[in-house]
Amino acid sequence: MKALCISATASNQGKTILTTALLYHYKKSVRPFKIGPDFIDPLFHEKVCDTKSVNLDTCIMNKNQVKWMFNKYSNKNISILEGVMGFYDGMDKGSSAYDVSKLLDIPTVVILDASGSYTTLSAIIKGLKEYREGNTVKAVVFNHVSSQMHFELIRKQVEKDFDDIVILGWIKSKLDSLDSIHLGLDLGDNDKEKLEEISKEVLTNIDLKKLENIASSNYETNDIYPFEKIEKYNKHIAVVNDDNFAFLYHDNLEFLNEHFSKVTIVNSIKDEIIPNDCDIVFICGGYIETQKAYDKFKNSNNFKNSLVNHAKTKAVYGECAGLILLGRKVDDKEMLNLLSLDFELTNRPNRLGYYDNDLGITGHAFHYTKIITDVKGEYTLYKKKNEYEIYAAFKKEKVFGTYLHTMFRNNFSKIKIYFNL
Ligand SMILES: NC(=O)CC[C@H](N)C(=O)O
Repeated sequence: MKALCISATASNQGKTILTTALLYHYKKSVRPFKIGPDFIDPLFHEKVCDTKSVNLDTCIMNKNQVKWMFNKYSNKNISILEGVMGFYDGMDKGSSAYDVSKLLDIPTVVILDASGSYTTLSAIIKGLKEYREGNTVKAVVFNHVSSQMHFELIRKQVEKDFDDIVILGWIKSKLDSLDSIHLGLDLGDNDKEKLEEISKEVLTNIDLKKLENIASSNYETNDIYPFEKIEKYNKHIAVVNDDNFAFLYHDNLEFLNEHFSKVTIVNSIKDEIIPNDCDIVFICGGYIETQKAYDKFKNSNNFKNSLVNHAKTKAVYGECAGLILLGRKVDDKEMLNLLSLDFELTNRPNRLGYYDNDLGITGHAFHYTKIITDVKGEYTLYKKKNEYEIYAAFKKEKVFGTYLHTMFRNNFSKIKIYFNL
């Protein structure tokens, strides 16, 4: 199985540009993965190579479960895992690129910012290789290299210092193709054409044969399903998922498809309705509180009415932006008033990272809004028990919402109450 992990010494060293170029180059023959719980990078991966990206998170899932996830989804010629922050960052939670690549025995390519440096790059590589034994650092790509001569200087030094590091190549310091584009989720169809140009330019001096030769994965799997077996529900579930409600772990959707008799995706921006025969609605996280997101959806009256109607007798579960939608309002923007909650958008994250809730679930929270209504909720979220007891989940009859993003497959027996099951 061919697999590679792309990592760095920190954020903003060129991981995204290298990953993007590779994903575009391999297109339909690559499976992208993201280490950690982040939603944004996987959405971007999908835009680039038209294949769903899968999160691998060793804080939220145990080791056997993460191996299973990798095994299930690495069904393309090559798998590319994008790390998070620097290679060892997240080790305290057991969820760094180091942890995940080691667990799956996948070689790591480290991208190093080479601007104004050459010998020191060897020192950095030595540090990365020696900090923890049994790490997966196997190859390097140098970013922001000023010229072929600069690269030769670096190459000579690194070859002299290491006989077990593969130098895959370099990326020049000012990429013409990147001039007029911001690589982000707002990538439009025209910008997408630019990906071709970017990919070519980034990969000009990278040896893809060498890269393919080192790509591998050699961990031991067994056939035992490492999750609790969950019954199949003879129920129809609607998933509200579109450019606003975009935060959906790919495996969560797969899980629903496996365990419910029918799954319908509902696009609120296109004003699609919740089907009449639907039993449960799940509203994904994302954005609804910004003017741009709100404007896309504010005239979706058929959608809104159908959801309000559904909620009179049947179950609704909203996650984060889904929770906000269920509330009364966020700032002056009217929501559906299915839960008596008002929200305020602030200019810094109110929660970011891993949290546990009172049901014993470890999940991920990432939100800029906060609740300004003083009400008692269902569960609190905390980094450490008793430290920060603020309610983050709310319920009224069969309508439930929470700020916590959860992976379903390893938690379903606990969270099925969210779905009123
Ligand atoms: N994680 C999310 O769904 C984010 C919700 C919303 N955009 C907020 O910041 O509060």
